[in-house]
Amino acid sequence: MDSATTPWERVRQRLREEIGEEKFTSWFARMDLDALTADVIQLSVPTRFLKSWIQENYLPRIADIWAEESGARRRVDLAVRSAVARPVALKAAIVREVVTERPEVRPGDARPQLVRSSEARASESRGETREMSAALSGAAGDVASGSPLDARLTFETFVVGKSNSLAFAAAKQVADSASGAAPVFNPLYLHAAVGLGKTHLLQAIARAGAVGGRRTTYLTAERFMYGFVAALKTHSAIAFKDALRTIDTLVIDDLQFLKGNNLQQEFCHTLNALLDGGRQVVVAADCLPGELEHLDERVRSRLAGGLVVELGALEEDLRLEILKSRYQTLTEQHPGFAVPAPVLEFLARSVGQSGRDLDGALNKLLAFNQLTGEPVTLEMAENAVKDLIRPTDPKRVRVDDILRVVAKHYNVSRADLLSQRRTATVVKPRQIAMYLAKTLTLRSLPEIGRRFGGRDHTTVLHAVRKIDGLIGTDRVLAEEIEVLKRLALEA
Ligand SMILES: Nc1ncnc2c1ncn2[C@@H]1O[C@H](COP(=O)(O)OP(=O)(O)OP(=O)(O)O)[C@@H](O)[C@H]1O
Repeated sequence: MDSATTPWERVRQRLREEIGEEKFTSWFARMDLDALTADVIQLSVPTRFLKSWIQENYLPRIADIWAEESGARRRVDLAVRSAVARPVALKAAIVREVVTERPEVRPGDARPQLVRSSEARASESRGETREMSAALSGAAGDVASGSPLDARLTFETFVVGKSNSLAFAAAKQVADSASGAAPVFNPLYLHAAVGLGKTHLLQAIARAGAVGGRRTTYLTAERFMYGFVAALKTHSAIAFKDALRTIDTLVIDDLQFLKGNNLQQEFCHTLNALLDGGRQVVVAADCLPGELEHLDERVRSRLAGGLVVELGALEEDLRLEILKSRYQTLTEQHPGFAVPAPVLEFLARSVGQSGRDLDGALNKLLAFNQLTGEPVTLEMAENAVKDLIRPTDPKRVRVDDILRVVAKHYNVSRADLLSQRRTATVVKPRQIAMYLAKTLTLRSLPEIGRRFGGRDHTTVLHAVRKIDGLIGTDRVLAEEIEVLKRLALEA
């Protein structure tokens, strides 16, 4: 083993070798070491599902490998990230200054209040500034004033290319419109796959709006739900609603996460009140409005009635420009950090599709460079970003695999799933299998219906909506479905 690497890196490397690259990326790529004491290794992952899976399958193995690599046996504790305040020290070397802003939306006071937080600085290197800051500033009372903004996400730092120029122009137009002027594109609805710049543009709009004198609130859908639930608990729901309905621009991110009937209705009322009152609404999600199947039909059609723009996959030229711009920023903070042009070109060619992967790749080079003192070369980069290299053949899930995994899990036969039997022991697994077929494959509803014993597409739609709704309210089922997803992906 390389003596320059830390025990943690060696543990990760050994896990990767033991279970293979693909599984490692699925299960462990987002596991972080948060703290280390004489007795305890404190690890964290972003979801409860990952936590329970790793806990069940790998915790003892991690403890063993750690003991072998470091010479000392420690207990391994695994936590879900958003619930822990993370120590700053471990990644201090690759952290750069971040300012999160929480715009106050008091009428007449458009200037945002700057809130500096060391935790935000630490989490930035993992691209988690938003979630982390939200968790840290979590007092329910100020939720209506918005989720914190990340100071890096502005129009100036957004790199424009073919795939995002329309979205950029629309966002800019919304942000530049004068305070009090009638909105031109309303609502503006941006959609894209993960990491292609939706949040970046939304936050740029929110920031520009606040600076330009508009009362602007940026909320993730999760924050909206949290705020509403918290307001209900403290009997301040009316104040919460009023606060939202008197602003000029409401910016809602990750709308696909809005779940639950009451919350949906509340969102629907807020949306209608704002649009009818001539206020600007900007929304981002990972799919078209019509595909937000858990949302009420009226909300979907209102969302579809404004301007709907997709941010396409980042093309190679654009990836290179984003890398150059990020690199430029990094060199301002770390003057000794030098990345030759061929390395940037290599990253643009081979690293994953999303802007987050590009950030991650540069952060990795910086970390390697700073921790080992090794200059950045093509060879070093190939080694450092191995786990971010784009797979050439993305995993396809087949309906057959889904049927097999679900049948085994619920102890029913494949024939039962395809049959017309309507007993509860078969109906729910069948609906879950249909839901998985819709979410994991590209098959249309009619196609799925045909694969499930010649059923009508409305039956499939009903099943998908039902399970989707249950996932929002039934945590156990939600986790069970995550397990099934993983199993189907690994089949
Ligand atoms: N065109 C771009 N110019 C500069 N940075 C970009 C661009 N596109 C994406 N990024 C960067 O990539 C990272 C991920 O982008 P962002 O968070 O906006 O993605 P997203 O579409 O909201 O993804 P998700 O659906 O996962 O929330 C951010 O650091 C963002 O600044």
